[in-house]
Amino acid sequence: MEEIKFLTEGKIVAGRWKIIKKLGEGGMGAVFKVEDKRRKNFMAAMKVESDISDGGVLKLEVHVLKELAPLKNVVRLIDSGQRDKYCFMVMTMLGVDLMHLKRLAGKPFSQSTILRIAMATLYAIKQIHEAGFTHRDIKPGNCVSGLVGGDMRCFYLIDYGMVRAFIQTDKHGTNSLRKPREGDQLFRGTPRYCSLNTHYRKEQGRVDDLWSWLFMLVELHVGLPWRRLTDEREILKVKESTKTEDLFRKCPNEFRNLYDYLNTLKFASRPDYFGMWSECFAGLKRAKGSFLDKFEWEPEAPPPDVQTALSISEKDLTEFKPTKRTVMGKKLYPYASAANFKENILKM
Ligand SMILES: Nc1ncnc2c1ncn2[C@@H]1O[C@H](COP(=O)(O)OP(=O)(O)OP(=O)(O)O)[C@@H](O)[C@H]1O
Repeated sequence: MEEIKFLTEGKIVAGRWKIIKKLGEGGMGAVFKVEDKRRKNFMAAMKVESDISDGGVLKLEVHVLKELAPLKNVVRLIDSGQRDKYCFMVMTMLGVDLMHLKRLAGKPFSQSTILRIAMATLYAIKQIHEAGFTHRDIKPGNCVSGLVGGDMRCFYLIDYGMVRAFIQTDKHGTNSLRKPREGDQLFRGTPRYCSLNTHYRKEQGRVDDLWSWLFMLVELHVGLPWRRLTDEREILKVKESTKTEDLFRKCPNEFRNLYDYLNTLKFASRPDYFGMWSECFAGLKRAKGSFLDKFEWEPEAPPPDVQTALSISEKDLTEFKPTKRTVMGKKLYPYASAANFKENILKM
């Protein structure tokens, strides 16, 4: 990756965004905390890509954020543009990713914590699927908490550099599912978290994001058996040979049910997000957990005003419209019925 040296503290981008500090660096550029000169104390995150010779990946990220815009609880695109030497996009400033929160906690996550993380991140994944994209790189480092108040307990997906649309729209505006490409695909994702299908170089669908989600949860809770390996082929060998009961040892029983459910899904299947959410919620109740429990990384339980913001409302649940038959077998929320953005199309 080419280091971005020309953007230093205090520099103004596009006459508006003042660089405060570098937040992180990734494979394709860097992310900075910036301040809006037009709005006092308004901070945002600016992702910059210096390699713009072949169009770059940032263009794709901008496109995805535009498509996500009508949806709730997603990263907002605030500005984007191109300069001589780089492209940039400005988005909602977020907090801390799950890998850092795990380190901050300094002790294992309780069942209450991991099940609430499961529900929050499932929601974030559902939102990108709702917009018609598979993310293809679900991992703790790409699940980031909000910045302030109750939002610090919400999780957002970042890094849309590897997404792929699974929906296509014809000239009459009719949407349909894109056919999975045949033959070997380029590897996209992170070996530790990716599905077996991804190792086998098959086209990834929504189900593959959910496999990464489940592996991520196991890693955060008890650790994956292949966590110390780095070579993709070695990881695959251990992934293939690990017994299910070993993978989920000391995990909530519900994870095993989610595993069995994911095994029934094909590329074209619309996952039963509501059923999976309900499964996690049933686990939270079984573990006598609550949405108000303190997370291990929090110094103390959040104040009552923040707690109110945390409890999931009926309105939130309607986002998880169940399919006709709840495949996970439980209909805990019969009132989840509101029609949703692109919902009908994505049901296929
Ligand atoms: N909206 C945001 N708010 C706060 N921090 C962010 C935001 N977006 C990204 N970051 C920080 O910048 C880092 C790099 O971001 P991102 O993963 O999008 O870049 P990338 O170049 O694609 O990285 P990678 O190669 O690691 O996948 C993140 O790990 C995170 O710490």
